[in-house]
Amino acid sequence: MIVQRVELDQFRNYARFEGEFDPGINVIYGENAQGKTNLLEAVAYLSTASSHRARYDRELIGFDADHARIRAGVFSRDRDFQLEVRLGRGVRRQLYANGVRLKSAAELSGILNTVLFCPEDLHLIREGAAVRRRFLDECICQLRPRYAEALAEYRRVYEHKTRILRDWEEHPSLLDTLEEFNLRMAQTGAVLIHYRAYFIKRLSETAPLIHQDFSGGREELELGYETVRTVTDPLASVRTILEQLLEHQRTHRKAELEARQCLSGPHKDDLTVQLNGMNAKSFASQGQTRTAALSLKLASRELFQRDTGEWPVLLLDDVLSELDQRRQEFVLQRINGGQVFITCCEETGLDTLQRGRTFHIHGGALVPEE
Ligand SMILES: Nc1ncnc2c1ncn2[C@@H]1O[C@H](COP(=O)(O)OP(=O)(O)OP(=O)(O)O)[C@@H](O)[C@H]1O
Repeated sequence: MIVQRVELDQFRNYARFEGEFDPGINVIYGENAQGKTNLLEAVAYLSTASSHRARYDRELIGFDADHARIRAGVFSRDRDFQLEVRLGRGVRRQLYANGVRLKSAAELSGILNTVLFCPEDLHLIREGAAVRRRFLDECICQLRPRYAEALAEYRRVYEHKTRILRDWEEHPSLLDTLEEFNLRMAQTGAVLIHYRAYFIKRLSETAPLIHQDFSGGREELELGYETVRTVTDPLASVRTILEQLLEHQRTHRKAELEARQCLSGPHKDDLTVQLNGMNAKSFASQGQTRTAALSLKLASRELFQRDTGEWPVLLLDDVLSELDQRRQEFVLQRINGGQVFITCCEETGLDTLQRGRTFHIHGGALVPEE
């Protein structure tokens, strides 16, 4: 997958931008607050129709504008695509591929996939399980449509069951449907656990090797899967997992009614991360945390490439800061497959990059090369 060209109109601090990109490495450099991250955000938006840092689309529109537009020429799955995103204040965003309006964001990710690494990704190691679950869900959804369906269904059923448990005392008749929701939750939950277990198994075969290279063999990364306690082997068949989930529901029925909360199911799952045998969340340094998070992201990109034959576009925002010289060099050497956009404040120090183009950004505009 290659983003060949990007045009921005009134997107964040870009009044107008046009850039032709290299199929290899693109270095976006400039001082702080000039628009480097904004450019990566625009590229990422073309694949997910969402931003990693904006809560509302309107934040992406230039302060003085009513509309913003992102356009791009993309080469993917042996074809050329023209992608377009139109954003407007007070109106629904519109997505287009080759001039045809798309119904959903999922259609975009069928054309362009990106893996973004940004400073906020330290949360992947440091924060609670929800962040790691989101990472797993995003990765697996891109690879397995059946998983995306099961996840959507699980979330629907979970919400219904939560409402039943919250309101059953005031409306006891709600309990009549509880068993049905329990069964559907266990059925879809078993599918989620099965897929997550396989993905984590593959991630465990890939990410530790990357991390080991990163740290010059000094650090050992270990990943694990924590799910519902009664599930003895998450790699077992969906049928076996289903029985074990139903068993967990049975033993927690009274507690759920008392707590008025959903206590049983994979919505509490976690991907555990250990460094040299210790919980990374509590003990890893800033640099180690960054290295571990980056190893997870790079591993997910490699798995995507192995499954689909296509490299997702890699967007590395401010990845080099806080890494020592050796780790920096490792990152720059490791990113040798597919297209990469990497932001940094200085052009110097990137001599290891043999191929590609550099773009100097200043005040939301491309500084022309001399
Ligand atoms: N909707 C918007 N309209 C206009 N300008 C915006 C908008 N949103 C953000 N900006 C401006 O964009 C600039 C930030 O750009 P960006 O985050 O891309 O910086 P950066 O070059 O990545 O900087 P750093 O090196 O500090 O990470 C800020 O000056 C901010 O005020």
